[in-house]
Amino acid sequence: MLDLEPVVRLKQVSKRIGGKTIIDKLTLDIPPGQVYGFLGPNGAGKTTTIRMMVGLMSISEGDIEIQGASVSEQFELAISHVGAIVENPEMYKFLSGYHNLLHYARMSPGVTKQRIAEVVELVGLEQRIHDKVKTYSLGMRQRLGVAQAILHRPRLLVLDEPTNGLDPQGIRELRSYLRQLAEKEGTTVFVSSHLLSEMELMCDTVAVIQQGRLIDVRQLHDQDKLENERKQTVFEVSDPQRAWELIGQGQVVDGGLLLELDRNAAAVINEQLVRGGISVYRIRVVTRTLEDQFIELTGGVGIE
Ligand SMILES: Nc1ncnc2c1ncn2[C@@H]1O[C@H](COP(=O)(O)OP(=O)(O)OP(=O)(O)O)[C@@H](O)[C@H]1O
Repeated sequence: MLDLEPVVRLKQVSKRIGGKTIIDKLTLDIPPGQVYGFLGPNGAGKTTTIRMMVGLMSISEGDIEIQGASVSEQFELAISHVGAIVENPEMYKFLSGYHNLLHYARMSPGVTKQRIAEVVELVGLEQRIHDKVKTYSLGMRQRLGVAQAILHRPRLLVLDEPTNGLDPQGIRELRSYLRQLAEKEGTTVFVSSHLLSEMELMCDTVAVIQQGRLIDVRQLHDQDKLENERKQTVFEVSDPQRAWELIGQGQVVDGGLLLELDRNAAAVINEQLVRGGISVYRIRVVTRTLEDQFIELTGGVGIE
């Protein structure tokens, strides 16, 4: 049976520092095997939440469970399921990537050389793993950090702003190996970012946070849902005014009739227009990107 219990549960989590509420009753379930995005403008509270998740900061109120283990009460057990890069991972720059991994492997019981080879392949560092870390690009260092964090096969990998400083090629590579990790090892990847465009490319689900509060959770790749969703659709027609009279709803716009419809309804309207003697030149969905929706939700704060 598929294990669909959430890997992480944030239960009414609050954080107060010096009388100021930084995180306010945050409740969130993160399902297994997904690349899950945590999106919010600068200062929204992403890092604070992540620091609480990995035990770098205490929780003022509420609790976080990882694989059912409470971070506040069963820390050792909870953290055993986690691999994380929150601050820059410590690397020995004068050693090779491989020797760095070997060093960490010695500290994690049960990690074999075969496992090292596996993680190196997963992050795509085979060609350079025997070179010294000081010769690595930022993207390669980050891959090495991820390789190190997943040596012990954690159920959850947490990455705070992993795209920071990466060029578009680096971001594409990051996306590809994080997806592989989710698919091949069933690892849940929790990534934070303030850039929606990057989250859209990388994640299955995005939770949006602003001023310490959860304001939205959204599935990004739910194809069925997307197809059945009602969308603003413009029918570019020979006579918009007559089209509006015929259909009896919608709004006349420049060169067409604007309606909010799902896919099936669009086919029906198209037929009605054609039967009514109106030429349909084009049917166009007015896409509201997630970026637009995010700006709407957050009032545009923190978009770059
Ligand atoms: N130790 C602290 N003392 C006081 N305020 C803090 C502390 N740590 C964080 N904050 C405040 O909490 C808020 C959330 O910060 P946090 O770093 O979690 O945001 P973030 O979403 O990760 O933003 P960024 O993308 O800029 O890193 C900010 O207003 C920050 O100034």
